[in-house]
Amino acid sequence: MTPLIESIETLLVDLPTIRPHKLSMTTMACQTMVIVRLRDSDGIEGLGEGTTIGGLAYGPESPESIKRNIDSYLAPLLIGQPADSLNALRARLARHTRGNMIAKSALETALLDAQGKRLGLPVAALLGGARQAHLPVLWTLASGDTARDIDEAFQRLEDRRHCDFKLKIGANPVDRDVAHVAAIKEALGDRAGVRVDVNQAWDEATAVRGIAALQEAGIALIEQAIPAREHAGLIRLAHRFRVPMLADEAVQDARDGFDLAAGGFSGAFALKIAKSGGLHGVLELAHVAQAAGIGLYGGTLLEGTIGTAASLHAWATLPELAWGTEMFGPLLLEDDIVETPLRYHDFGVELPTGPGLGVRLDEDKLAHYSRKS
Ligand SMILES: O=C(O)C[C@H]1C=CC(=O)O1
Ligand SMILES: [Mn+2]
Repeated sequence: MTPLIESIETLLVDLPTIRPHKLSMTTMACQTMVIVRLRDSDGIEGLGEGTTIGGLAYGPESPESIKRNIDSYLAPLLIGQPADSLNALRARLARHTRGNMIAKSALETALLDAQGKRLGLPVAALLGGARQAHLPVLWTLASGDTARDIDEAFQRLEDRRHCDFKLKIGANPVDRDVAHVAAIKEALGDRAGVRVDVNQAWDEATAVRGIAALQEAGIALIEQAIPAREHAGLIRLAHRFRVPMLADEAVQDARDGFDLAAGGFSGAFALKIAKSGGLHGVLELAHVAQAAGIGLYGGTLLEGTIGTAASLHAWATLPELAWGTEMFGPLLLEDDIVETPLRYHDFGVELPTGPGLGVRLDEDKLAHYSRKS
């Protein structure tokens, strides 16, 4: 008998970060995850996670809106439906609700986790099978202090945890940001790759000035220098500079990817399950990028272990990612809510094994960090 979706519970979970994480639009001291527990009529539970950055600072969904919109609008569309018809369920959510891609990603993750557990298969196997079992992971230096960032980078190199670094800039005047980045690149030399993420903070004229200096300093990749909607400007920057552009906020899903590619963009796309409404949507974008010769990068919205594991299952199905991944979210958090954390070593992370996502909740930790009201 086909199992039916019986209940969907959402929890807001607050975990402190190991240090302040400074982005152009906010400084994080804590990460809030929306954890989904989806239960089916055959007793199987699927886990999902919907996470953003800095409340409403990063995008149009907040942790509270993700929870509320799942509880009030999305979950009722799923309850009572066959649990194993993911394509039909995705279509049903898309037909009756707009946007809310992070919430949809959390639900799709839970549906895939449950189906994997039911069939005894990892989520990657449900997506056609993993091609990689160990994926490269960079680290973001964003303490807000140049000397501290340099110390942190050397520590990560010594521990063989990360050998590529992404620097968050855009909160300070461009000359100060460029000096900060150049000092870090100079200290690290050829031992590490250094990239920057401007998180939309510059206008195009500032970007032209800033990127010229960053290119000169040996920076490998420039992420989202100008506002998300300025596709034409991003394409102009890609044509103008030797250093490649990485589209992040500009490319949410396959449609954005197609528009950028058709407009002549070259460089790379940051893939995020949260932007594309889940694993299937993000793989659609990856396939558009592959068809257009645009590089792939496995991105994060700083999810905890559940969202990170879900992303890894998607990235693992792709051929080698030209720019690796940034799936370090759990390492930025002081604690975890799963029994066995992901295994980070040799400049990367292992794809979890076992049915579904391959992660199990630690109920005591979950209860401890769950928001009470
Ligand atoms: O890329 C972003 O915009 C968001 C995120 C990813 C890594 C990080 O430090 O912040
Ligand atoms: Mn980014």
